[in-house]
Amino acid sequence: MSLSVKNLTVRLPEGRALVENLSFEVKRGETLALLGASGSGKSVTCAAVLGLLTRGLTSEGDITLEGQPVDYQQIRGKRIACIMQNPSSAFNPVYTMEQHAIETLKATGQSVDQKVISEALYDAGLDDQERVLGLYPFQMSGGMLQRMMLALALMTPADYLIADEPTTDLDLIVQSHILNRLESLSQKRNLGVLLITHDLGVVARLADRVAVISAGKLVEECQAEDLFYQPSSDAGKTLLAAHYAMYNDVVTEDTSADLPGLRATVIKVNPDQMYQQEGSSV
Ligand SMILES: Nc1ncnc2c1ncn2[C@@H]1O[C@H](COP(=O)(O)OP(=O)(O)OP(=O)(O)O)[C@@H](O)[C@H]1O
Repeated sequence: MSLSVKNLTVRLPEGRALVENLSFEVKRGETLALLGASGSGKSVTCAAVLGLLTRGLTSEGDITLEGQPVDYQQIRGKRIACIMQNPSSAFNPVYTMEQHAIETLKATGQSVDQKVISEALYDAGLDDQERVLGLYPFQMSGGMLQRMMLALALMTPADYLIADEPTTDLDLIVQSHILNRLESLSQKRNLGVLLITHDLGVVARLADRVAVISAGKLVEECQAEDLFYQPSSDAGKTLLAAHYAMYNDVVTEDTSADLPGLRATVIKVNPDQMYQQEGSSV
């Protein structure tokens, strides 16, 4: 029961590879973080997995869902849902949220069922449903739109979710809410989640395993916790050092229960020691 990507290569028309020979697997019920610095190829990988590469880019490799080669028309939305960064550009500006919900249900071959809509809104943390369903995108905050995108994903029968930087551009409190929702939903629905991120706070909060990519290549794959104790790749070390540099008042023991959200990175090591031991530089 997994979404498997084997030897994925994505090329520009002139032949240069943006992503090269990338392999990873996402199992039902687990969250794999695809982690990498800006420009490392995360979004290109995500687009290739969904069959949504922009014109001119070509891909090679095997993408299978539960052992079967993927048929993008059949899987997109129906087996694999996605929530993308920058929710404000993901909605049709002249549709209300109710119209988006109806369209999502129809596009995934379902009948329009208010119970399904209501449950998805509830699960995504959107209260006051009657009001929300009557709103247009421009009437909603970034956090509400991100929750609505999550709700639309939950209206589909998909058992895998691709979340491309789902909390970028949101303030810390809203980020924390969205991450909490994602965590409880992946457990409740036994979703396999491919989480695209450059943020180690998000990794610490949600991921079971991590695949680190650098310049389009897989450079490290490990349990999420191991990345914080013993990153083996230069890219992993650099991201970790950058994270510590940003959050240098980071806690030295697991206080995630007290500090829900991004700053609750589960770190039981002293960052200063880590710098010296790993020789990371940022
Ligand atoms: N359609 C395209 N044509 C040419 N180059 C592209 C195209 N799409 C992406 N690239 C290049 O591929 C590389 C990887 O881009 P990608 O958007 O996947 O990075 P990313 O890791 O998602 O970065 P970020 O975290 O900033 O979103 C970048 O160098 C980007 O400029």
